[in-house]
Amino acid sequence: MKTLRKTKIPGVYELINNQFNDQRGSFVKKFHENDFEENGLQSDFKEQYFSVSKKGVFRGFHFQTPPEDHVKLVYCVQGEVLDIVVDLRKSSPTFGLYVTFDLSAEEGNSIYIPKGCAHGFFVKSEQAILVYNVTTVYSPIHDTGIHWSSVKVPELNSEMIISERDNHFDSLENYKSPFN
Ligand SMILES: Cc1cn([C@H]2C[C@H](O)[C@@H](COP(=O)(O)OP(=O)(O)O[C@H]3O[C@@H](C)C(=O)[C@@H](O)[C@H]3O)O2)c(=O)[nH]c1=O
Repeated sequence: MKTLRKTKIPGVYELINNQFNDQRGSFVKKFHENDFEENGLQSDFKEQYFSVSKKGVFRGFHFQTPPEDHVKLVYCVQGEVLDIVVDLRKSSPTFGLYVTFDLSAEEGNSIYIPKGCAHGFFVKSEQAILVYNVTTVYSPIHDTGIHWSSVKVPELNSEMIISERDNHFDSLENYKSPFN
């Protein structure tokens, strides 16, 4: 990892990776266990998955509740998204606040999201592929979210392509956060 950038939300980091370009294309390493441990980041990932989304899609804001809550490492291997993390930890100085990132394959950056934060993204390119690494496996009964419109991100609007489930989440104000 080249740089670990702090954000205004404690525990949320933007990771900048070395990217090697040559006549064939490029090479980027996204995870190195010792590097994560030396920087105090959790590295015990249990599952990895990716999604492919069209321009104008919004997915989120998602998280898993305790005891199946997890750390998430997210990066884009095709296209460009506006990535958003919302702090749901009641005792955090940034409870209820969000941070945004331009996450792209070209930039080669990654976002480290601690337990207790919700995650979502809006697709800006024709197509975007997002890869996730998580420290607990998928648990449908703990997998939930908050409604996109309750997090006042100016770039989000009702024209977005969004799932039925995402459109029926509680608002941030009404959601009783289980995170401390
Ligand atoms: C997340 C997940 C979904 N699924 C299933 C459930 C459903 O039928 C289908 C699509 O699920 P979703 O609509 O939740 O997919 P998606 O909206 O892409 O969910 C993702 O959103 C972003 C914002 C995140 O942060 C991710 O952690 C994840 O929650 O895949 C799994 O089988 N395993 C999984 O780990």
